[in-house]
Amino acid sequence: MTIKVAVAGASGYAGGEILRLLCGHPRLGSGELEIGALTAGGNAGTRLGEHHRHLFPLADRVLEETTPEVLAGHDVVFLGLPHGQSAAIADALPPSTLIVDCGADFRLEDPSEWTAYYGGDHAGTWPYGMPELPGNRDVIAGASRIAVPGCYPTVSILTLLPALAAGLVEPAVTIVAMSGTSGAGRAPKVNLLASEVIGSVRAYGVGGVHRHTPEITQALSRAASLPVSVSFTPVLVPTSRGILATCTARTDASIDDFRSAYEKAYENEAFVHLLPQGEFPETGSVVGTNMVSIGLSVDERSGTFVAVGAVDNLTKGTGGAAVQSMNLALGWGEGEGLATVGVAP
Ligand SMILES: NC(=O)C1=CN([C@@H]2O[C@H](COP(=O)(O)OP(=O)(O)OC[C@H]3O[C@@H](n4cnc5c(N)ncnc54)[C@H](OP(=O)(O)O)[C@@H]3O)[C@@H](O)[C@H]2O)C=CC1
Ligand SMILES: CC(=O)N[C@@H](CCC(=O)OP(=O)(O)O)C(=O)O
Repeated sequence: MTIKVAVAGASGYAGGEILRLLCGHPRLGSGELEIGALTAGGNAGTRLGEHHRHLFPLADRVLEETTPEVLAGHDVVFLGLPHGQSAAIADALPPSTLIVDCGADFRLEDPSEWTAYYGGDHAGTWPYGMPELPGNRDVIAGASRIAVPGCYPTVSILTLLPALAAGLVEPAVTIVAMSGTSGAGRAPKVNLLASEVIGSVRAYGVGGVHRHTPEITQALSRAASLPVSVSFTPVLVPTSRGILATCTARTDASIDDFRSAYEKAYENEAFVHLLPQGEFPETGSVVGTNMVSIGLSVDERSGTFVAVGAVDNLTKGTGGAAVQSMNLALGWGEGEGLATVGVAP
């Protein structure tokens, strides 16, 4: 059987990353996967190659309008659209279509949190596309609707999860995460011009107002089985891909306690790499991979647990998690088409 896949928002960064990964997917080569409709908004009617010059095999594909009619007839539909656009499309497609949404619309469980951070009505809640969360792999495997996590939540949750699940830190965490500009999408914005970004680093969404705060809180509170308070500060840095998150919490546990909790939690996780003691990650090592790389420390003088995580926001932070979730939901090998080896220097 051939699985036919459509990508809505194919001219954007998330859609482009999904296509990059699908082009290298082994099921494409074996004929079990076919890339069908590629859609966009204002760029409908143009060639994909105008937008993603690295997607050579698909360069001459013409982008279509993003409508339920164009997306109908596919087994899998990836949505790489701005927030708020997914529900109308999902409602118009049959329940049997596997929809993998890179937007935030279906990530949150609490409607009041949605309204507080995004405004408007909550569309609903879909299975969260992070297989590494305890028990979540089976949920994704049986799903036909999947909400891909946000990029900052991906690295923040996986960097802190074992510490909270094992009760090794107080349930109050601080995350300061630096992101490259691709995290903000491809649409032109003055604050993302090279002249505004190069040679400068700036915090934004300061003071608990960033919309990823409730998403991180939701996952970490579930892991800890009690409410966790999250202070999250994003920082924009002059690079394209990658997020480096420094996560801290009060502790009286030892580094050995943390290492055994993290080793146990992640011993079978192909996409989480725990660095040896004394080593800390960098974004350069994860670019293009589906990996989250984590380093651990305990600052004994201040009683602080310090964990540093790195992720490629477009791969494990979006497109990679989307493909990983698709693989699981289709019963394919979870890691098919996903790199665990980066590009360096
Ligand atoms: N960038 C990242 O690191 C991450 C992104 N995401 C999420 O993925 C989604 C896409 O983000 P990203 O790729 O960065 O954004 P981009 O701005 O790069 O791409 C947006 C895509 O949506 C299309 N689009 C915009 N408006 C409409 C519309 N009204 N109707 C149909 N299509 C439309 C655009 O088409 P056109 O070119 O024609 O305008 C483009 O293909 C968002 O929900 C984002 O939050 C999630 C995690 C990380
Ligand atoms: C650098 C930058 O601007 N990053 C984006 C996060 C992108 C992402 O993961 O988010 P969603 O899928 O939730 O939109 C931001 O802070 O809004």
